[in-house]
Amino acid sequence: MLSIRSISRSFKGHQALEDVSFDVRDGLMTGFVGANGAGKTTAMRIILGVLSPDSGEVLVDGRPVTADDRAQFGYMPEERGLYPKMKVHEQLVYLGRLHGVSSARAAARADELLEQLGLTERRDDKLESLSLGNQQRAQIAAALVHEPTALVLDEPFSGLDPMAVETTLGVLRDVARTGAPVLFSSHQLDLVERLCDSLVILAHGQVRAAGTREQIRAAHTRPEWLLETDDAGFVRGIPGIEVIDFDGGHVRFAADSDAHADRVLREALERGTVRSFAPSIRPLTEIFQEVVR
Ligand SMILES: Nc1ncnc2c1ncn2[C@@H]1O[C@H](COP(=O)(O)OP(=O)(O)OP(=O)(O)O)[C@@H](O)[C@H]1O
Repeated sequence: MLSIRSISRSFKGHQALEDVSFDVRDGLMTGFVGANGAGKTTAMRIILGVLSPDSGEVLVDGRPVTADDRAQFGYMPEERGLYPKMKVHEQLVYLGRLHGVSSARAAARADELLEQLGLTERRDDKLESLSLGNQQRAQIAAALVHEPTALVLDEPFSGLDPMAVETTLGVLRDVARTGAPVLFSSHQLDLVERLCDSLVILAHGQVRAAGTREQIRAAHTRPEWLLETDDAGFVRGIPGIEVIDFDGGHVRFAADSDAHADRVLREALERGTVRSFAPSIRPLTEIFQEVVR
């Protein structure tokens, strides 16, 4: 597990991070979200040791991170940094070797990643001849070629078409399945909501919410249900229920407990047809806007 503990960092009097703490748990995909300038890249650079914090520390499994740990991390920086004139496969092998992997192992892993990411046909082309989306895929392969023990990716999905997003997602999930913690930043909240096990929401250099989707939802919403029936007006008279939205046969309500919500369902069934009855799940985008305010 990667733990970020009480990290602060300022640039010329501007506080980019203030007492930031969060965990990136093993085997989970953790999404890192926040508006432009919230401090995500700064935090990622500190995790990788590219930048030092003014105070605070990064821990690996509860002990301070070492240079050897960091050499085993996979990192996709905001400023993409591959060699434009070098061939894709050759470059991946070279990067793998820099991380201490044997040529044979790096070549095999590069082949595997290029296949998974749909780049096999471009393996012997120079990076600069690839489209931007394909260069991005090569960047992802570069972060993974040495079979990292932890993965930190700055906006890995930006610029990818929907198919490439799914492919990349599959590849990252495979890495998480090996037990590695995976942290990635993204501005695509719908994507984060769908694919993250856990997330950290940053605003103005501070953590505003962190945890699993369910924990964040639970902390920022009351349980609500949606009922569609012939006439939902009766719901107003049931104790322990607060009607939030009502429109003839459609009602959204908050209930003091599951038992109260069950009572609504039973009564609706006794009265007539129930077209649907389900918990109302608050979209993450709504919670995000509320917590970053
Ligand atoms: N090297 C630097 N020198 C001066 N200011 C910096 C530096 N790096 C970051 N900052 C400032 O720190 C703040 C946080 O920036 P950071 O890049 O970490 O945000 P971010 O959340 O990654 O934003 P984005 O989503 O736009 O990439 C910003 O106000 C930025 O201008």
